[in-house]
This record gives sequence, structure tokens and C-alpha cells, in this order.
Amino acid sequence: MNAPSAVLARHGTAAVSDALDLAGTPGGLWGLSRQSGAGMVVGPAFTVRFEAVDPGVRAPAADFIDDVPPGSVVVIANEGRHCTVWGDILAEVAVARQLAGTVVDGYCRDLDGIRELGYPVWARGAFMRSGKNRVRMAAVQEPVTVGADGDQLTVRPGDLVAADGSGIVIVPADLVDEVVETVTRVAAMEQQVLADVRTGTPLRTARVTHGYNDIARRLTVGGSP
Ligand SMILES: O=C([O-])CC(=O)C(=O)O
Ligand SMILES: [Mg+2]
Repeated sequence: MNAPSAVLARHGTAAVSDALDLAGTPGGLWGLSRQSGAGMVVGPAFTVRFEAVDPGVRAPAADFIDDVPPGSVVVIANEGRHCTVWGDILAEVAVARQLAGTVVDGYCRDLDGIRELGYPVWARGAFMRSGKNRVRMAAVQEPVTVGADGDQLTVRPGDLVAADGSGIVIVPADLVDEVVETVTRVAAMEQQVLADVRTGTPLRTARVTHGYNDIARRLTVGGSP
């Protein structure tokens, strides 16, 4: 894990999201939640895009996993289609390759096996219907569009993916240094608020003292309320 990833990994996605709000950039990936694994995962995105095939057209399972560098987070754009593009065989290879985790804008299967492996996966949910002959891999390592309900983001190869129990945040590669600096300040401010309330200061006072709500002052871009 490189230095910026290690800093972000010390904080949660909430602090990273607040830092992106301050940068005026939407980063939260709507509609996906953790399916397996634990803790905070941070790593550069390795992107994969799937497209639907017409009925009757043969489409084999996608072979990309052997090319993913260790430490990466695989980000699979499957537009929430009702078929899977991730399962326990892929997860076992991912563990062996020391990948950080997988984010599927769609569904995964073999979830019990993936949980036994302890491999971190985020997805819209679990569903067992195969993607074979329903979707095919259309691109790897190109920008992809992900997110449900029209609340979408572009993820570019090498953007940092940070994910925990609250969901996934995408940090654009050119904002990593700024976000690392801001997230450290956001987390320090929250620790000061907590320290004050633990010694009896009313929360409203502690928030004013430490500028808790200033965090929203540049929240002007993107992200549904
Ligand atoms: O076809 C899939 O969705 C992947 C799969 O089951 C596996 O990796 O075990
Ligand atoms: Mg399987």
C-alpha cells in the first residue's frame, strides 16, 4: 500500500467523503454495500466494463483477473444487470494475487464461499444467475460509469477506491494529495469534538468551536441530498 492509501486507510469513508465535499467533488458511490470482508480497503482502481449480449449469442466468462496488479481494487461496471460477474473462484484468485477488494456495480454470487475467504466485496447485492451468455467483457482499464438510480460516477483506472462498512468513495487520482491533507484535518477536528463532549461540553458548542459544519461550506457539486 502506498503512502496516500495508508493515510486514507487510517480513516473511514465518512471522513474521505467529507474531504471530497470540501474539494467540491462528488465521490460516494450510491447503491452498493459491503457483501463480505471487514475493515477499510484502499487501493487503485482496476476497471472492467461489461455489456449485454443479444439472446442466443455466446459470451464466455471474462478473463481479466490474471492481469490485475496486487493491491488493486477491481471495479466492475455491469449497470446493475441481474446476472453475476463475480464469484468465489474469482475471489480465490484475487486472494492469491493479493488484490485489495472488488466493487461490482451489479451482483456477485457464491457469497457464502467469498465470505469464508474473507475477501472484501461491495455490490448491489448477491444473486446467483450467471453472466455467461448474458454479458461479455467490453473493456478493461478504461473509464467506467458506476452507481444506481441515476446517481452515477466515473471511475478512471488508478483513481483511489476507499471502501468500508458505510460504502465506497472514489478519490480521483489528481485529488489524492489534497484529500489526504484534508481528511487528516477532518479526522483531527472530529477527535477534538469528541474530546470536548467527553469532558461535558455540549455538542452544539463543540461543533461551533471546531468548525464541524464548515465542512459543508463548499458542498456545491453533485451528490443527491
Ligand atoms: O460467473 C461468475 O459470476 C463468477 C463465478 O461464479 C466465480 O468466480 O466463481
Ligand atoms: Mg462460481
